[in-house]
Amino acid sequence: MTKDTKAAIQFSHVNYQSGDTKILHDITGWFPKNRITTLVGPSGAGKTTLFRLCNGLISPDSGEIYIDDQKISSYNPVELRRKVGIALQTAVMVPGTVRKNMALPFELQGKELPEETAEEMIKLVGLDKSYLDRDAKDLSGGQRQKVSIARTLVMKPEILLLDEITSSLDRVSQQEIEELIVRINHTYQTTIMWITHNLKQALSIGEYTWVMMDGELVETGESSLLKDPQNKRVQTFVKGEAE
Ligand SMILES: Nc1ncnc2c1ncn2[C@@H]1O[C@H](COP(=O)(O)OP(=O)(O)OP(=O)(O)O)[C@@H](O)[C@H]1O
Repeated sequence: MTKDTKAAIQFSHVNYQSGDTKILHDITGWFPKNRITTLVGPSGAGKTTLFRLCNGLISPDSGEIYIDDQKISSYNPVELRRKVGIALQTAVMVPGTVRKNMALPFELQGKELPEETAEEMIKLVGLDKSYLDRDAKDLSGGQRQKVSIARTLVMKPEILLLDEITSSLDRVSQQEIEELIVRINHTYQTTIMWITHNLKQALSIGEYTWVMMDGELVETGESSLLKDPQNKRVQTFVKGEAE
């Protein structure tokens, strides 16, 4: 990262607990603007919880989160959700057409999805515009994930959070989604934060990486760190994943 790289999201001594369970401990770190950063770490490390903090679904118990140098608590929730989009492993669709599903973020604000936005986004994710009239229940897993990404993109988020979006897909669909995310990053300079359990994917797609374990950020930097981690726990994790 050069010294001119700006932070899209910055964490400063963030702690989060649910009841008596401490989930995130003293997280300090940042996600570079306009770049792809992957988050890796064992199950239960706190990665999804970190995402929920980033789009305001939950708030830290202490510490600060800044989005574009502005405290997250000072954003209006609607503005925050527009700026920070999220796509999940299970792409949930409501009954009806692809167009209806893609219109949901607009509908929630009492607005209509402009047809040109629907067409732009469905094409961007690699599907023909005739897909807009298809029934969402007839889509394959890979197509459903593409529509879910297109639905997030209709709000033109500056930051896109992706939580294990390829883990239930076959190899071909996985590769298509990887190419799509790189294309989105190049086309709109969208800042991407991508949780993956696939270290190969983290190395090949992400420029930067966060490694989380037991609610802590244990190592961060250029993704090549995964080839030669400094931290002993990360070394053990990477070795275990490679076997
Ligand atoms: N609302 C909650 N109440 C209690 N514990 C919770 C809550 N949410 C998450 N946790 C716990 O916090 C820890 C971190 O969960 P989180 O889902 O953030 O991890 P993760 O790194 O995303 O895991 P995975 O890779 O399995 O999705 C887990 O031990 C989980 O059981």
